[in-house]
Amino acid sequence: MHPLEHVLSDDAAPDFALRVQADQLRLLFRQSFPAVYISVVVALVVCQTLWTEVRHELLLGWLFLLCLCSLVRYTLFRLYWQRKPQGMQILAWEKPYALTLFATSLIWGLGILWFVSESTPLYRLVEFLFLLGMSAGAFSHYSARRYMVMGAMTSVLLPTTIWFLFCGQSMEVSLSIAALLFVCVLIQAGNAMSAAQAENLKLTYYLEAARHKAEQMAHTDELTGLENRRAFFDQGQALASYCERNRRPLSVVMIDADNFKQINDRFGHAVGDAVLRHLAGHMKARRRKSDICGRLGGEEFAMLLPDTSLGEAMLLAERLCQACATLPMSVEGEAVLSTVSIGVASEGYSIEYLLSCADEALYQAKAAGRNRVVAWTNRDIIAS
Ligand SMILES: Nc1nc2c(ncn2[C@@H]2O[C@H](COP(=O)(O)OP(=O)(O)OP(=O)(O)O)[C@@H](O)[C@H]2O)c(=O)[nH]1
Repeated sequence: MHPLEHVLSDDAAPDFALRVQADQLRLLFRQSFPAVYISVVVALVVCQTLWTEVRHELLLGWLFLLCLCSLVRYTLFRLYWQRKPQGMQILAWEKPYALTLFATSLIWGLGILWFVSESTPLYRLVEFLFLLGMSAGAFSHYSARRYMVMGAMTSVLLPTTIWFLFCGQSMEVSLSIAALLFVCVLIQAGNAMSAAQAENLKLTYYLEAARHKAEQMAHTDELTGLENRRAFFDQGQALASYCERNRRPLSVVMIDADNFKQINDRFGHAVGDAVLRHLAGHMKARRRKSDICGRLGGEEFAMLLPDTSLGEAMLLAERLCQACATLPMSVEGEAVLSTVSIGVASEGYSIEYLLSCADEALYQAKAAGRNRVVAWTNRDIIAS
C-alpha cells in the first residue's frame, strides 16, 4: 500500500498503474524523437566507414531498409503530434511505437551482424563500437518503458554478441563477454530508473488526488454533500455582489425540518441522518446550476437563488415543502415522513440580512403550525 493511500477513498484513487503507463508513453514520444534522425545519421557514418570493407549493395540495401523504417517512425511521430491523444487514448499508440522501434533495432542488429561476418578483425571492432554506442543511445532514449529499452538494446547488440561468442576468435569472445556485462549493467540501471520514475509519477497522482479531496472537504457538508455553512456564505457573498452589480433579483429560501428531535428519538440518530440526506436530495432535485444549496447546521438548510424574484422563490419553496410532506423515506419497510417549514426572503444583497429575514419568516411558519411556507416582506410577513 502506498503511504498516501489512506487519505483517499476507493473512488478517489483512479487506476494509477494505467496512468503511469500513459504518462511514460507520453514521455517516450517527447524524448525519443531525435533518435529517429540520429539513427539515420549514424547509419550514414557506418556506410561511409565500411565503404571499402563491405559489399556496396549490402550496405546500400541495409541503409535503404533503415531509412524506410525511420520514415515510418517519423510519420508515427507526426500523426501523434497532429492528433494529440488525450488521457488514456495514448495507450492505443503503444503497439505501433514498440513495433517500429523493435523493427529499427533489429535492422541495426542483423545488419551489423552481416557486416561483421564479411569484415576483418579491425573493422569488426569498429562495427562493434557502433553497436555499443547505439545500445547506449537506446538506454538514454527509451528508459521510460522498461520492456522497450530492454527490447531495443538486446535487438541491437545480441545478434553480433552471440556470433562473437561462438566464432572462436579470442578477441571477439572477450568483446562479447564485455558486451554481455555492459548489457546486464544497463538493464539493471534501466530497471531502477524506470521503477523510480513510476514511483514519482504515482506520488504526484496521490498528492493531486489528496489535494482535490481536501479542497472538496473544505467546502462540502459531509453528511448531505451540500455546501457547508462557510462555503454557503463565501460563495453566497460573491453571488450577491454579482446580482447587485447587474441589478438582478436575489432570493433566499431557509428550510428547517419539523419535529426532527422526535424522528431521532423514535428511529435513532442514523435514521435521522438518512432523513437529512433525503431532504437534501429534494433540494438538489430542484436547484438550478447557479443556485447555492447549503446545510447551515443541524437540521437547517438554505438555498440562495440568483435571478429569482420573491414570487418565483415562493413557488419553488412550496413545491419543496409539498415534496417533503408527500414523498416519505422508507426505513426497513416503514415510511418515515419529515415535513419542513420554510421562510423565504428577497431583500437586498447582504447574505446575513437576507438570512435573518428568512429566519424570521421561518419562525412564523413554525409558530403557525409547521409544514408551510412564509415569505418575508419589508411591509409585513405574508403566509401562503
Ligand atoms: N440525526 C441527526 N440529528 C441532528 C443533527 N444535527 C442536529 N440534530 C438534531 O436535530 C434536533 C433538532 O431539534 P430541535 O431544535 O428541538 O428542533 P425540532 O425537533 O426539529 O423542532 P422544530 O424545529 O421546532 O420543528 C436535535 O435533536 C438535534 O440533536 C444531525 O446531523 N443528525
